[in-house]
Amino acid sequence: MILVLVETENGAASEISLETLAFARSLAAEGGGIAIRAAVVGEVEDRDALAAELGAHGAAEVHHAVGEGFASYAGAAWATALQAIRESTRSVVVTAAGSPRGNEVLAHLAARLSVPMAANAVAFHGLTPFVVTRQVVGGAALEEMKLDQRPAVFSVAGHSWIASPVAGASPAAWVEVTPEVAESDLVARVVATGTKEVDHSGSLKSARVVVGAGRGAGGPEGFGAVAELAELLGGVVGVSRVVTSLGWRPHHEQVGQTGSRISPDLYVPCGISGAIQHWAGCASSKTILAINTDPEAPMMTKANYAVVGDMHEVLPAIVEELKSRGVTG
Ligand SMILES: Cc1cc2nc3c(=O)[nH]c(=O)nc-3n(C[C@H](O)[C@H](O)[C@H](O)COP(=O)(O)OP(=O)(O)OC[C@H]3O[C@@H](n4cnc5c(N)ncnc54)[C@H](O)[C@@H]3O)c2cc1C
Repeated sequence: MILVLVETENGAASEISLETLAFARSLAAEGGGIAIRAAVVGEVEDRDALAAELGAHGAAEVHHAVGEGFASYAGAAWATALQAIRESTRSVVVTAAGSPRGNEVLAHLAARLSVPMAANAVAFHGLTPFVVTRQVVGGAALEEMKLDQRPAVFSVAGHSWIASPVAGASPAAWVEVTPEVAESDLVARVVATGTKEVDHSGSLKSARVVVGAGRGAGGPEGFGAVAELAELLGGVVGVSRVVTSLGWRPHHEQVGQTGSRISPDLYVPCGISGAIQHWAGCASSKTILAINTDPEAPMMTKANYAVVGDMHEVLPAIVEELKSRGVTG
């Protein structure tokens, strides 16, 4: 049995939890059709809708932990719930999205079971031995990790798999469980939530398209076509540290070692040299299309596609071409 911890957002499963179910389905198929169970902790707004959604993404059952101990998020309490569900389902694999919560809960679980935990897996290779490839150094490097104890505990890096529902699948069966939560599990818990200061970098970290610009933009007025292309492609703007240090753009748009780590489907760095500190934040991009006047810039040599040219000419041309093809954003 494969157990997937599912996080919810506004009543529905989070996108990265559905991506984790896609990873689990591939693993289940490799094992000859191992059954998948989903674990959900705390309040659920619409049980039927969630059961249908998780059924479509491969879960045969949803085990829902309810009780006072789950009124607000507490990593240790969620681990208690996951441990109880794992025991009742006799799961040999326990996984979750590589989100802050997913990684925290799995780390608690692995420590309690005295098994290793692999954070941010992007692939697996065979079942015996069971080896996962995972992102390390903030996504700048990959390492292989053998998980030869059971349960195998690992999280799945965001956007490394594509969530794909199966048409006509049955809703998952709903199983309610009431695990006991110790006081000690609630010592570190969420006691209040608010929107006093919004973390704008969230959209950059999860964006599927990022159009980036560096010193080559030439100044704060050099971002018009950058922002326009980002909007047309349904993406966001990301910048180098030079840009934020010079005050051309806000810090929450910075990509890199001291900014956000991104893993979009498409990254378009324009006038960015590709210094190692910037690369550390964008190396997980699936496709990179670099635009730079210098063909030898590190970003140009590492990119999948490179356009040698002035970004102030190339970007407006791309924008015009997209508009002429009816792309409106
Ligand atoms: C501890 C530490 C942490 C750091 N953290 C980060 C970080 O998080 N993120 C980050 O980005 N950097 C970071 N840096 C800075 C990093 O080392 C580089 O200095 C920075 O990334 C360079 O920014 P850039 O590519 O915009 O500028 P440059 O290196 O100056 O490159 C500008 C590029 O634009 C090209 N260009 C110029 N004009 C045009 C034009 N008209 N059209 C097209 N191309 C043009 C040039 O050929 C060049 O390749 C960090 C540095 C340190 C020491």
